[in-house]
Amino acid sequence: MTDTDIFGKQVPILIRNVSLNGKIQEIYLDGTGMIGAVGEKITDHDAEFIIDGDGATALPGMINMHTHSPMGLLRGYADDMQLFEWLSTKIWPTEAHLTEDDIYWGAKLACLEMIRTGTTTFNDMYFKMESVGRAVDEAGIRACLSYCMIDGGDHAKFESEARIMESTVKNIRSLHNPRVMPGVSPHAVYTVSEEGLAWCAEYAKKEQIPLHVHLSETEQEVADCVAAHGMRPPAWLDHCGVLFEQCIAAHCCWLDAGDITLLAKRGVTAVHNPISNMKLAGNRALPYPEMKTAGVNVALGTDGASSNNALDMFSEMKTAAILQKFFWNDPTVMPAADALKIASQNGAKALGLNAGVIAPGRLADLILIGRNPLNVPFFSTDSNAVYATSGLAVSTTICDGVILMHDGVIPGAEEIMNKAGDVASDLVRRAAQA
Ligand SMILES: CSC[C@H]1O[C@@H](n2cnc3c(O)ncnc32)[C@H](O)[C@@H]1O
Ligand SMILES: [Zn+2]
Repeated sequence: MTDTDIFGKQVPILIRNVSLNGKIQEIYLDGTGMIGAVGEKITDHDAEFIIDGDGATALPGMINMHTHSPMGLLRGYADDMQLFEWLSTKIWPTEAHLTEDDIYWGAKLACLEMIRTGTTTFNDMYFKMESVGRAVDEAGIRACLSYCMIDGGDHAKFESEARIMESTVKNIRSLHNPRVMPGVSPHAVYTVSEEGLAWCAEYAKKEQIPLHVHLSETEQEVADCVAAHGMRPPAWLDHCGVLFEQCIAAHCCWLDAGDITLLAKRGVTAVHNPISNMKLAGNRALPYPEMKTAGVNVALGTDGASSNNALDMFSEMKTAAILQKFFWNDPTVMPAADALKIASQNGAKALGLNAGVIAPGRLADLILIGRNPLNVPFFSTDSNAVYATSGLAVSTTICDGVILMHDGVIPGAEEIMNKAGDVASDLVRRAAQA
């Protein structure tokens, strides 16, 4: 095979001379999307392509557990604002002009950025998700895609949103691509009615698919929920049936001890989004030490690229680890190994994926970090990955046993960047004229 032949094909691959957990190893991908073997010397293989890692570090692909992929079109469009003002004066009026084509190119850009920075799976919540599904299908990455229900307490709106949710799940399934999975997303307790929340919970359970929701992102959200329902947001979601094992709750900043006990009891996954929370000045970090002690599955996400403003899980890991230390005034909180685990294994667990670890029998979703100054000296894989490395140091990204990026090259990248830039400018121009 020549170098250009390696992209986009699920064939047996042998990766030689990579550092895995501090040891030089070989990794064999069996050509069916799985890791076939890991060892010092693999002789029994039928590899059609051999990658010489040249001492690169192998890591599981990052799993971004909370994002809104098309929002990259609004990267840098509105910054330095309070969450509600940002949403109501800038984001929502512009989103009202989004077309299916805009969303497709926004998602293409997000997939490109994630592949470039070492993410192989993402959990997404937005609108017109069939367009996102098409982009994910083409990009070769893995994703759980949910239509975001917002009914504002209006029954007629709830009915129409529920029908869109059902058709989105059906349409995503009709792609017949196991990499592209459907989910369900009621936006938050302050934008979705009791009937909307209860319907989403029942529907997700019936379809056995994940439910993805924003939870306790701001102090205001908690105060408003208590005023409206006499309960804090987790108790209100529980009252509506939303807290169950496939529930993935993003942010989880303003939680008290009772909230944490409830999330642990229900088996909910909580997603830490430290950069978005700090940028929007939420004034609280997800209470990681208490959640870890309580046994809550904590995962990691970037949120959308308009509030982050990137989808780089390496930046997110470093920020998560140092924010937790700073916030709790304790440098032992969230060691590097924990940061890597919440960015990989814990997300895989929440989505029911056999991924997040490089071992035989696991999905062949992995990345290589090529030799670069940030990786020298090499005392600790975890430390270098979390505290020193940037996503742009990722040299090779493999998802489902298919090479999506090699030596920093992603076929078609230039066209996607050009087109997404044009689409974003046109969107903002249309919104300004309205
Ligand atoms: C999430 S898609 C639906 C809706 O949510 C908006 N949104 C983006 N970021 C956030 C955030 O941090 N909290 C709450 N809502 C958010 C997005 O613009 C879409 O309109
Ligand atoms: Zn969000």
